[in-house]
Amino acid sequence: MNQENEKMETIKEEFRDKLKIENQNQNQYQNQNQNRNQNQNQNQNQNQNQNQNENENENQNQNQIENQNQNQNQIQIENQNQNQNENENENQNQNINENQNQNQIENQIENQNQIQIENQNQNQNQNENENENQNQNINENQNENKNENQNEKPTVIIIIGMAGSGKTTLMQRLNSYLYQYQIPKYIINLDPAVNNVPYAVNIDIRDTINYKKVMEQYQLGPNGAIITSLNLFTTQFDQVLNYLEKREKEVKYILIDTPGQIESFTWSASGQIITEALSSTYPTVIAYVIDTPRTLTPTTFMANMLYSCSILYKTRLPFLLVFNKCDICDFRFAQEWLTNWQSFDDALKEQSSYTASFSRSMSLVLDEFYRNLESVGVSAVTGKGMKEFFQGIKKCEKLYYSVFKVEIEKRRQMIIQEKLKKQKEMKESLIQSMKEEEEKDKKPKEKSHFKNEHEINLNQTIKNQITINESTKNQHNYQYKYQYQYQNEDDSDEYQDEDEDIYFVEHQKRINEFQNPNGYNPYDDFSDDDDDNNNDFDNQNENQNQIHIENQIENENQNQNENQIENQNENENQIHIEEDNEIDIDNQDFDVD
Ligand SMILES: Nc1nc2c(ncn2[C@@H]2O[C@H](COP(=O)(O)OP(=O)(O)OP(=O)(O)O)[C@@H](O)[C@H]2O)c(=O)[nH]1
Repeated sequence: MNQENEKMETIKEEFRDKLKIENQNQNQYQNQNQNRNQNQNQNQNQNQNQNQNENENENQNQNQIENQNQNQNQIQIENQNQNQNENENENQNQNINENQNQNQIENQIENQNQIQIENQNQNQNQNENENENQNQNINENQNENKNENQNEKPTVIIIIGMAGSGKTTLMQRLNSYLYQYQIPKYIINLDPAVNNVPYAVNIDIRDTINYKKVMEQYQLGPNGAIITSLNLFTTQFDQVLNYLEKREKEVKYILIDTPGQIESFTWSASGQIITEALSSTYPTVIAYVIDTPRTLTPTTFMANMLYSCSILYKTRLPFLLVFNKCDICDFRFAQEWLTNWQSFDDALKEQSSYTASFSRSMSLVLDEFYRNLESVGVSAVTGKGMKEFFQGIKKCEKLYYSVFKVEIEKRRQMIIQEKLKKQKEMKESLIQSMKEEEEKDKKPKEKSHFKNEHEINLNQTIKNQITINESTKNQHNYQYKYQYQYQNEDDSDEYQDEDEDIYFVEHQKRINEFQNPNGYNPYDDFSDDDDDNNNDFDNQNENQNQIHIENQIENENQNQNENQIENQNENENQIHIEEDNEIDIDNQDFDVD
């Protein structure tokens, strides 16, 4: 029993234990479950919470979104409204603006129209004023141009220089330089002996005078032929002046090339007549060309200066020293010598010849002369210094107007007064002789030894012939005397006195010859008894003779006029030939740098 009990007990205990364990497990399980549940709950709660939160959040979000949306919508709406408003406003504004614009445009158009009308009126007025002003300006310009044209005549550049100094080459260079800058020019060649002229010439002495024929015809050497050719050309120089006068408004420079034999131009009467005729009408400048490489020594330099000095005093015109061939050597040494006597003297010290001491003395005298001369260095071959050349010419031109023109005018006035004085003297002497003749006529008439009318008429014809010859000779004498006086202006006083004496002695001799032909006085033969008988007859004859004389003089004058007209026509024909020979320079090719 015990055992059973014990067994029972043990079973019970076991059972109990089991129960316990089971309970425990159950508890554990319960706990676990509880925990689980708790956890679940927690989780659930959490989830719930989460959900709740989520929901809340969602809600919140939703709300937020909603709110946002609402807000957005509101904003949108507001914006829309605003926009609408704005649009409306804008539209309104636009409308207003449009209206305003329309109004403005209308106003503007109106204003514009008004302004246009006003402007048109103003323009019309302005145009009228402008036209008036323009007319005034044109008139003023025309007047100014007239004045300018009166003042601004073409400048004559006479190129002078020793043989081989480069005058012709320089002329060619000047010609092409002026052509390059479209400056109109007129070119005259006065060298009759030149073979080839390498530039286009307007007037060429060779077209009028054949230098070789002059040599043959007058049996002259080259220099004499050049001088004679120039003299022959000068007799027609008034025609050259006529051509220049025609072209003076369109031409800026007149370039003149001269013969290489410098003295044939500068010291001949024709050279002087040409330069004086040109300088009394146009501003004239002498461009004296110097061969620079041949002037390197002080003595040759001084020789050149002496020459230029003599030309200056002969022509009495503005002077430009042109140191040519500067491509071979610089010309500054010459400028230094020109302006600084000391440097020239230093150069002379290196030479000890007689010419050196002569040059020193001359430099002391001439220093004053050439110190103020304009000088330029050029190269006719390369074209160097052309701008400076024309600048120098401009300065000389100013000098001509300010100094030389006054002198020329004075000299011209003196010559005119001299001529008038001579004419007056001639007139007075003629009046005097006429008075003497009249007084002689008033005296009782002496009988003519001629027996009949025919003889008296014949006598009177001879008398008339002599008188006509006398007057023609006197005219020639006067012309010759005038020409000679013109050519020898400086020593004219001496000549005039001499000539006047010769002239009056000749005149007296002829009167005596007439009064007493062959030493026989025809009036001596008549006695006083025949006076009464012959007086009426003499008077009648005298009247008839006077008419006869007058007719003869008229015929003589007519013949003279006819001759003059023929000569004029001949000259005109010659000039026409020259005009035809004028070359259209603008169409030519030039050597342009
Ligand atoms: N190197 C150089 N040679 C020159 C220059 N100018 C002229 N010659 C030369 O000098 C020589 C004489 O020139 P021309 O122009 O005939 O001199 P010209 O003074 O007219 O001579 P004539 O009519 O005989 O008096 C020619 O061989 C020219 O080529 C120059 O600027 N430079």
